Amino acid sequence: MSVLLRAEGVSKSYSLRGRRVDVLRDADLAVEGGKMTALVGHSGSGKTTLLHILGLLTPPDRGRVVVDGAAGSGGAGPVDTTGMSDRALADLRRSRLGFVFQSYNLLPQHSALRNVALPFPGRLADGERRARDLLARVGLADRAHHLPSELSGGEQQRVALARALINDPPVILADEPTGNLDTDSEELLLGLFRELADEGRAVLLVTHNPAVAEAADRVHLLERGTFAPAGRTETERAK
Ligand SMILES: Nc1ncnc2c1ncn2[C@@H]1O[C@H](COP(=O)(O)OP(=O)(O)OP(=O)(O)O)[C@@H](O)[C@H]1O
Repeated sequence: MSVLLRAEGVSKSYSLRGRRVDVLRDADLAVEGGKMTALVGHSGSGKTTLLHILGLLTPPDRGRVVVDGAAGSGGAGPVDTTGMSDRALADLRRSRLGFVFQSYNLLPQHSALRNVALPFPGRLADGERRARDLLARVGLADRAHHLPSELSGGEQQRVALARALINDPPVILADEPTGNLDTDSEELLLGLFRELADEGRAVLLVTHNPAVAEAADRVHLLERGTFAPAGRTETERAK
């Protein structure tokens, strides 16, 4: 399977009260189509920062992010995103990446259907038609007209997943997607992520949850902003 998204030699620092904090140091990560990949590591190891860099939301200080396929090209090969305009990055994000966050981030004043349809770039009616199918896919056909406040946490997260799929992106990026869910909702969501990977999409999950890491095909451990060199074992690393 092909690599759909890749971070190469990515470094990122923040300046906090005059002190420099190196959050990521020369981190490499390849996210493959057809796979569920988990990104794990201690709190503060840089997982969310790396996810935001891969999601083209934050630029790295050094290194680059390569996305498979230019916007509108249907995936015509690797595109180096370094130096792209905000507009080009937004196009790439919209067409190639779908985001799911721990806190769902649904708009409270809109129905489930409208929340799913809103990121669709075409006519609202077309977006809503597609949104209806996606809500059915995540098992929420009968909740289309509910407001987020009228849905359980698990249901809201499935609405958020349907929204992430509205533009049929080949890559799904999720930050602690099960963080607020009970075990049943977690299982349901993991089943959906698995289906998406089986369709050939790349699914990258940042998680603290051992059940999520267990369900993944690959687990990458971020330690103080970097990955151990390939080939070194856990035991060697522990020395
Ligand atoms: N905008 C920022 N300004 C300053 N420091 C930041 C900023 N964003 C993140 N950091 C710091 O970078 C480090 C890594 O943060 P990040 O959220 O990527 O870690 P994480 O591995 O996702 O942690 P957690 O598992 O707790 O969510 C933390 O020490 C954090 O305080």
